Amino acid sequence: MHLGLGAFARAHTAVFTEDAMLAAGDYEWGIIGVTQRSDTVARQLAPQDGLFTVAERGDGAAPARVVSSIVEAISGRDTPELVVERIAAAATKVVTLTITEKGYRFDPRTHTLDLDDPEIQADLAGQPPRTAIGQITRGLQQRALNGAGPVTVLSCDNLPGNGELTGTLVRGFAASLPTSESGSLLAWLQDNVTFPSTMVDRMVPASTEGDLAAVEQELGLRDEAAVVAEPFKQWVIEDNFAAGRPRWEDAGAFFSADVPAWEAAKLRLLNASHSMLAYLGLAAGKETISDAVADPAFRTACRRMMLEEALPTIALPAGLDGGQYCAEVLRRFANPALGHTTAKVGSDGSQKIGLRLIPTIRGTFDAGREPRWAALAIAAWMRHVAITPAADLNDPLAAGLHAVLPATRMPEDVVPALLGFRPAFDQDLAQHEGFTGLLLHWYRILENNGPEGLGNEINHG
Ligand SMILES: NC(=O)c1ccc[n+]([C@@H]2O[C@H](COP(=O)([O-])OP(=O)(O)OC[C@H]3O[C@@H](n4cnc5c(N)ncnc54)[C@H](O)[C@@H]3O)[C@@H](O)[C@H]2O)c1
Ligand SMILES: O=P(O)(O)OC[C@@H](O)[C@@H](O)[C@H](O)[C@H](O)CO
Repeated sequence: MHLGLGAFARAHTAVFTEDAMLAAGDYEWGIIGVTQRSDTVARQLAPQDGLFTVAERGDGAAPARVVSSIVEAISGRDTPELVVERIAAAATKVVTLTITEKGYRFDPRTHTLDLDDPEIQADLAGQPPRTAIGQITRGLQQRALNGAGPVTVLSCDNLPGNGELTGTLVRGFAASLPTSESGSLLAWLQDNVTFPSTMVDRMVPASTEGDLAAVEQELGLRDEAAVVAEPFKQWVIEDNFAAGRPRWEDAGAFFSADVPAWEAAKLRLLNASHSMLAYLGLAAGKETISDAVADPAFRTACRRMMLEEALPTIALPAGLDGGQYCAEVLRRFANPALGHTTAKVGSDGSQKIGLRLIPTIRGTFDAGREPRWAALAIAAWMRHVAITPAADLNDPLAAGLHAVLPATRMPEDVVPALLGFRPAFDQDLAQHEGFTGLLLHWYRILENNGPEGLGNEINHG
């Protein structure tokens, strides 16, 4: 099963699964895909028997291919009971998920389930579950009752320790059920469910009408569920499966005991610079990541953030050459055929900056240096929040962010106000004078000097 049947799952998980089946000649597997918030993808796939196109874009792109590993697509919003039933079925061996960072509904300070979330509370109270964690836990509860045996839950979202986190949240949900249910469920989870961690990588933008029209030209068929992706793809997985899995290694996945290090490197190099380019690009009116990275000053800022601040504060996994990785990341961002928008990458900033940039800021301060470039990324995010009307800010915490913003929007008011926004910043960082100073410096330049002045400052920085 896959929860969160967005663009990424189709261009990554479904492709690896089909390739694994083709390589091993083992056609026992198939994916039941579940959409979460809207039923669009389920509706698009249903009349196509689950078939959809993956069209690679950029140097080395393979011809468009039709992928057949999705055997059923259902709407988790409209048929949550069916999701529970499918998770509980003995035939289900692995539940993968890409539900975005906000879909986990965890408290970023404690990395535990947000029990104040009204949807979590409603799921706990027994409504047909609407949250992914509710659906998974209710599905596992039913599975235990059915005697359907062990299963693996495999988070594929851009989160550090995504497996451990998912396990904590599922157990947190189970522990919050009435005692008559929770004790036996927690014991069953302990014996029957594993939560390996993974690092996934492939840039997959949201498909546009132009993408669908181009695929129609290539294929001679209209495919409403087509996705475009860069040629590169990578999957590093912790080999801790409870009940069998496709031979993803035959499709190029890499099994490693060092997934946390791979995930940290990817989040703090690739994803951090992706976010940085998104907010700098948005400030300069650049529509896509490739437009943003084509700006020499923005590219310099990204490269210096990675090389001078992130790399020295990360323990790289064995076999990863940090310098080469950073160069490759910038090359991949420059792919002009991908059309990955700054708006999409910059969405949900409150959920991402803490994971992608704050560890580098802390590590650099701890090493006695100034995190100048990572602070630029945060200042650009702050300004994006401050100048975007709350209704247009694509962030689950948009209302809360705007509630703390001062009326004036002056840098010296906005920076401390957003630093005081607890879900994003801890108190020690919020009160760090050096950090506040760096943020104010960059915010004022962004506000007063325009893109050209910003470029000059970066080039002389
Ligand atoms: N697109 C990429 O380049 C890429 C690359 C690596 C990893 N990922 C991971 O995959 C995730 C999804 O990316 P995508 O491109 O498929 O996005 P998408 O917008 O196409 O799909 C997001 C999916 O998550 C679900 N979702 C959104 N909000 C949710 C919520 N509050 N609760 C439960 N489900 C929710 C949606 O219904 C949808 O199924 C990313 O957030 C990231 O963690 C994406
Ligand atoms: O998908 P998100 O929203 O977590 O982040 C946006 C991008 O940074 C991300 O999707 C990258 O494209 C991806 O992580 C590359 O593998």
